[in-house]
Amino acid sequence: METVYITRREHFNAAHKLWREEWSDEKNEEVFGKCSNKNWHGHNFELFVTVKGAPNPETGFVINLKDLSVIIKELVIEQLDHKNLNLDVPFLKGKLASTENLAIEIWKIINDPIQQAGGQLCKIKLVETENNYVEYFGGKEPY
Ligand SMILES: Nc1nc2c(c(=O)[nH]1)N=C([C@H](O)[C@H](O)COP(=O)(O)OP(=O)(O)OP(=O)(O)O)CN2
Repeated sequence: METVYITRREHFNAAHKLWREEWSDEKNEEVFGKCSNKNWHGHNFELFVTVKGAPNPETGFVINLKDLSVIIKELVIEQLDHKNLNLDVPFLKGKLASTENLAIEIWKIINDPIQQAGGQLCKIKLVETENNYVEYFGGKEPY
């Protein structure tokens, strides 16, 4: 079987702050620095979703990128784009709005739908700034 890795990029922007309610202002500032700003800050996030599999002999596709895009847009981007991650997003309630946690939660949401569309989710790469990104492989070692 020829395994191929295919990636779809989507984009959203969102506001957040890194903040623990049970900590003092000083402790939040000490741990999270300027990302703890009470009045929020925003990022243009780039989300890369990688699916692996063997190309279908008839279509040549591991998964139709249009189908993958619809899954990501309808289930994830709709919930995140132009939102406040701390206040507006049910799947992040009670969680610190870090890039790591966001990547893990995105995996949980799209893993099953991607399987139903015939693919196997392999990696979530979430770029928060031009300097910072996380990669998540579903809790497994890469590849
Ligand atoms: N482990 C994590 N550390 C940090 C996260 C995170 O999600 N996980 N997030 C932040 C801030 O939200 C943000 O990413 C930092 O923004 P900023 O400092 O503006 O971005 P850069 O690092 O790209 O800019 P520099 O000028 O290089 O500082 C912080 N930490």
